[in-house]
Amino acid sequence: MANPDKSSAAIAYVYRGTFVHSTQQTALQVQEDALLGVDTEGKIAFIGEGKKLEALSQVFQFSPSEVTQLTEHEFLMPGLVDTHIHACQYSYAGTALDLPLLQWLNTYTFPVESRFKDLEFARRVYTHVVKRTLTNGTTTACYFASIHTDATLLLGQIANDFGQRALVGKVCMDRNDSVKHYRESIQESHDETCRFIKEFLDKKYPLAKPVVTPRFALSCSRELLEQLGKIAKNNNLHIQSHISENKEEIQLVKELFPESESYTDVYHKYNLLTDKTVMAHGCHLSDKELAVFKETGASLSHCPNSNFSLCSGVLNVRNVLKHKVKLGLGTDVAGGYSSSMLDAVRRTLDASKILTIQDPKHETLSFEEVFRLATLGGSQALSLDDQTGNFEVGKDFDALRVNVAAPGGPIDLIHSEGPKTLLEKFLNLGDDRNIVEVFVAGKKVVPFTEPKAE
Ligand SMILES: O=c1[nH]c(=O)c2nc[nH]c2[nH]1
Ligand SMILES: [Zn+2]
Repeated sequence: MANPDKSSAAIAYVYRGTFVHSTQQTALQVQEDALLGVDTEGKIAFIGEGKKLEALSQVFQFSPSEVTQLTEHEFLMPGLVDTHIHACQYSYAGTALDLPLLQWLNTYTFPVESRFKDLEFARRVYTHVVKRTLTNGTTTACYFASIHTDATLLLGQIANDFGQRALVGKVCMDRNDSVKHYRESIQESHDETCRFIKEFLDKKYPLAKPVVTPRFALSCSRELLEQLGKIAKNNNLHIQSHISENKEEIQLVKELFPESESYTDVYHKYNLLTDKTVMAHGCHLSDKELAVFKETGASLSHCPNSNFSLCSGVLNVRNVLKHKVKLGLGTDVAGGYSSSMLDAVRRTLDASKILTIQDPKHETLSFEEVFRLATLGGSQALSLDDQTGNFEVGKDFDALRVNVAAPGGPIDLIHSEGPKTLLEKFLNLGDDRNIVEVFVAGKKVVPFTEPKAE
């Protein structure tokens, strides 16, 4: 576990106590009375047994008296990864959940998103969403913004200022017949995407990156999809979009792109399925389409709150995993009404149980598996697992310090519980009151220090 050669940077701090995380092989690995050292570059320098404190302190040159001891009801876990969230829909989260997808977009979503040309409005909403997700333990977020380049650049800046790891996308859409002032020309979408990428990359943010973001096939012409595929390829960028969310949408895609064999084929044809692509939903994908995801390395973001709220469908996550397609969880604010990844964990378990009710042979997901999807799975879905997702020496320290018995919190611990039960209770019953500290790349980002809270 300990490897002094991996890091040459000095140790910044060390925690001692219970750590829980996932690996490719094990959905839940628990280490009790363990030590975890973080170096001055924010990377995990060592993980070792508590009883080896003396030896580790000598190898890694830290003082045993400076180790922070977690209490009996505390543990460290990897930060939560939200693989799909619409930052610009946050203002109406918790409302407008009475229509199916396409009617919901036309009635509620497009009118609100069109307001983001106003940078002060954008600043207010984006500051709130970054703060709220960080407080809820989202250390990595993959954001959709709106079509507005400057407001989307501002979202990147706010995420950077608060220290959140973020993928940020300027939405591209050159088709919108219902809210005509909320669309771009092909030329505009292309040029503004190039400007967005250039200006974003010029900032050299350590943890925030731009994502190429065609809204979904119904919002984009063939020409635009083709251009976006080229832009992503030429700049080696992430790509995000939506796929196969509801049946009416799938039927319209079929009518609009009759030359394509499937919804998946539309994106594949324009080189939008790569190992840096994350597609939201996929509720109704066929096994053949899942095979294309596997072959291209593209991933899915499972957003069960949104799928229930908009009555879109129920994704069979077990089947996706059987196809060895990468999968993470997403809140999909505001189709999903909660910005908390703990809610995404719970709704993922509910969705899996619904499938078991419908077919008792369905193999229900365990809470340990869903914990992995919310952390390591999300980092894999975003192709960021070389940097984050679990506690491996050399990765960035993205972590939550959880106190299951936080004073004034939502959990009453009646018995003394083992670490696995403490995690299960936190996932099912906990909230931000239990998340005592949040770290991204070794920096404590919650409680907030700077910039000043609004
Ligand atoms: O859940 C969704 N939210 C959106 O904003 C959207 N746009 C296209 N498809 C979508 N699905
Ligand atoms: Zn979405």
